[in-house]
Amino acid sequence: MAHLEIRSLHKQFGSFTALDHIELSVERGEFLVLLGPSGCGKTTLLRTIAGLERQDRGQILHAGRDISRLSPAARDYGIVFQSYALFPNLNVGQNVAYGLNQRRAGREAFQQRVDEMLRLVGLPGSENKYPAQLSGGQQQRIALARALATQPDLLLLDEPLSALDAIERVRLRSEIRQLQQNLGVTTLMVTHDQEEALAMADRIVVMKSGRIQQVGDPHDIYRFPRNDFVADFIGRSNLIEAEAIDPQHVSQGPLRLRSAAALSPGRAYRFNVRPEDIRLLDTLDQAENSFFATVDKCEFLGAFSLVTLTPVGQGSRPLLAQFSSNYLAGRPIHAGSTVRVGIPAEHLLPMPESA
Ligand SMILES: Nc1ncnc2c1ncn2[C@@H]1O[C@H](COP(=O)(O)OP(=O)(O)OP(=O)(O)O)[C@@H](O)[C@H]1O
Repeated sequence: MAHLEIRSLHKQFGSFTALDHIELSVERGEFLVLLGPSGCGKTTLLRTIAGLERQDRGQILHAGRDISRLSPAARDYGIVFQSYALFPNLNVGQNVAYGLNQRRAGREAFQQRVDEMLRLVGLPGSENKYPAQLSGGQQQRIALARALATQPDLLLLDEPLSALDAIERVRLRSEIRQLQQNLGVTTLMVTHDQEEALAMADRIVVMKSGRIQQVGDPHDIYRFPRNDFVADFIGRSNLIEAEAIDPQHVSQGPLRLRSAAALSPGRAYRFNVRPEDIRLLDTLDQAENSFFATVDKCEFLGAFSLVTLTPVGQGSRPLLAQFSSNYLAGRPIHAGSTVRVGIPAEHLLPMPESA
């Protein structure tokens, strides 16, 4: 049995369905990220696991124990919220020690544990400071230390980075991931930030309208999205709808492209082509699946440019391509240029829900 098992979990707020029969298994030591747009139910799922919301139906099993009806205090987890949620009137040491029982632990062991936790989050010696004297990132490190101080079996993180500035967010996300791996603590994190999910997760759970759309490791979710929603939500994507004209080729407007998949002639398929899958070619390059296109827009973003281009010919739809700046250096392109581009057949695979 998985370390944490969610069985057919259902939650209504009045007539609104926040969780629609969620099934999920989390392995021991895994870092699982719940990802989805605002209102998709990811926070409700985390709070239900914490016992801060009560499900209408379904079961939650943690380490083989049915915790579905237990109070939050009777469950074995530490939690970090988006807003730092430290006690402003307690100093850092007291905040970290909040969940520890001093009498049971003994004064020395108690102090040792606080010191250890502060070292762990990179803020040794800060126990006498007050939350107001700390930056947002430091406060989140203290919140993390407090959540981990009791050595919980499960760590729940509810958008822990979203209140931080961009640089601090990137720094803290790798620190959290490192810490989680060192401790081996099973972790569930909620975020709406796809980059954060890709960078941190062992597996990502993509949610929409209270339902799980896809579960997979970051690579699979990005490369092989199951449906349009996942393709669109994770990264940028071109959703190409095209009809198979023979078992290997599809047509869409002026394009006739070979797919590496086996197709049924006459059927319509949907393909997810990532902008970086579109290759910029030399004008005379006759590579398979290559065609001319007009550049509609070229947006320089530093390391790469995002280029909107429309294949030359009737009935064509614009495509979004991404070209690295190094590659573009010798080939200046701008709105109005005609370029030759190609889509390798191995990047033209039908999405499972359209196959
Ligand atoms: N206590 C509540 N009473 C009524 N509706 C609620 C309650 N809590 C959440 N909801 C509704 O349930 C839906 C899911 O909320 P939830 O907080 O889980 O979404 P989310 O995916 O975490 O999004 P966000 O990032 O915006 O918090 C939302 O439409 C929200 O308005």
